[in-house]
Amino acid sequence: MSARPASAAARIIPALDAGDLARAEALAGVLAPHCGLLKVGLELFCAAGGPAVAAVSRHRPVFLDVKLHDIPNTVAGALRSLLPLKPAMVTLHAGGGPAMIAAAREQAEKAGADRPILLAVTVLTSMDAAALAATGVADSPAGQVLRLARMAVAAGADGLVCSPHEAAMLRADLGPDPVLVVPGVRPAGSDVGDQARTATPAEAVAAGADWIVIGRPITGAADPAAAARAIAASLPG
Ligand SMILES: O=C(O)c1cc(=O)[nH]c(=O)n1[C@@H]1O[C@H](COP(=O)(O)O)[C@@H](O)[C@H]1O
Repeated sequence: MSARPASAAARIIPALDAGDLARAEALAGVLAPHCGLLKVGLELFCAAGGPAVAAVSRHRPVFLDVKLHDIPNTVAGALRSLLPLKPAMVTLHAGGGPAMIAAAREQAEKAGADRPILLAVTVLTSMDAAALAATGVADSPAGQVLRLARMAVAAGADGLVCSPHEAAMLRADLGPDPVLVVPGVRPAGSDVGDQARTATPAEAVAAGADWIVIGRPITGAADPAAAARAIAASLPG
């Protein structure tokens, strides 16, 4: 797939966070004309596995958000098992360290030109400074995101998952190459829920996000397609 989205709507990645495939497939069908990729995350993948990826792939390329985090050999093996599903993007936790990321990249390369974009998740967008401190990290979320991002890209990640608050910093520090995928995005007035570091879709894109990941504000709307269209209309072309 193209390394960058070609239109405002193509920047949108709806998160199909559903516990059953029928609901996810219905959403995929409705949202496909209004987005670039569709995200299969842990809830759907744990419920329905590979068939969920295959079903959603019939509508749009799949961002497979499984947030791999284990020893290098296990992560490489997991990726080997996932590659036949042909996801366009796969996530792994940057906190797994450089050897884990390098092992994932080496495994991904075996898929050739078709290989997925590997995205390293930095500090989850649900975490504020206090939550980060509770894990033993004394630095600010921005400082920790920068440290993890530099390490992950140097180790072989193609891009990063970060909050809208760190996108401009990462773009300035790392240059134009790393793909930035940004969740924690909330249209003005919508419920923040468990997200801590948020901004609007237009703010996230202005800060340098290539793609924005949006779940509940789209999937929980009375008319999910209309919600996605409104978000696209709020973005710069
Ligand atoms: O990797 C992700 O996509 C991710 C990373 C992160 O730091 N924060 C985050 O919210 N996500 C995912 O993005 C989606 C956000 O969903 P909403 O909060 O409903 O918009 C969920 O599917 C999360 O799993």
